[in-house]
Amino acid sequence: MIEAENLVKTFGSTHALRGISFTVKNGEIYGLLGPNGSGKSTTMKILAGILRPTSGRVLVDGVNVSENPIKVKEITGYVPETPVLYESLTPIEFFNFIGSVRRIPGERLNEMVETLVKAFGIEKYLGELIGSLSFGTKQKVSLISALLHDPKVLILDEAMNGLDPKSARILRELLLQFKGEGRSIVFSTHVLQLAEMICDRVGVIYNGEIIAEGTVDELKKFAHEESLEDVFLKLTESQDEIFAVVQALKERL
Ligand SMILES: Nc1ncnc2c1ncn2[C@@H]1O[C@H](COP(=O)(O)OP(=O)(O)OP(=O)(O)O)[C@@H](O)[C@H]1O
Repeated sequence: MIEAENLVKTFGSTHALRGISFTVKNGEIYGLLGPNGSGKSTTMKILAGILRPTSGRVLVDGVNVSENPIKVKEITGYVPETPVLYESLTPIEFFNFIGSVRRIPGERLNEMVETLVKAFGIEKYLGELIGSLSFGTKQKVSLISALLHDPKVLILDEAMNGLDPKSARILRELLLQFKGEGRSIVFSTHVLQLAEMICDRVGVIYNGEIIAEGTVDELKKFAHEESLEDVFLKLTESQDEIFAVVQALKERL
């Protein structure tokens, strides 16, 4: 379970988060949706213990992330928006490195690597330098490395980015399986159809605040809209702007 309580984050004069609270229960996929720059990655980094909040706190299974980041990292898998990997290692060297840092027993590590490498179809890249891999393959390496220790909690920041349709479907099925096993998953995405398909609840973040939260059906009722895309555009006050921009383009082109 993840409990984010009144998270505030400032970077100099930028108010990235203005008091964000939400809970992700065991066996729940929570979608964090918001326009560029609204504060999704900042929230994810704070949840993962990569960034400290200016104020507020995060509890993962009751453990305060700022007070005990190591304990939280033991049960958490974090996939950043952009893969952070060692470019001069091969994927297999990187997985072994992660395995030793996380003290995963050799046999278990080999088993996990074999299963996940096969699932995401990267067998032929295991001996190549990470620096030479495509963005999507790096993303798969990043995902696999976040899953090797069988985390109870998953924090996925636009994790489907760059994945081909087959791998995206595999990840989707994997997340639904994890949910069934009682794990907690926070998932940020700009792909609203995907959020509609897999999220039990979503939070819409705008200018560092959660402006609406609920199941997709609840949000549709609340906003009197038929699709999550229309709900999102209405809540983030984008509908009128889009109309004006499209009109201006039509007149000029
Ligand atoms: N390290 C930093 N230093 C200064 N400002 C930052 C830093 N990280 C984030 N910000 C600012 O905080 C705000 C929120 O950024 P954040 O990356 O969380 O948005 P986001 O919702 O993830 O955006 P995107 O959809 O584009 O990935 C933005 O104004 C951003 O410029």
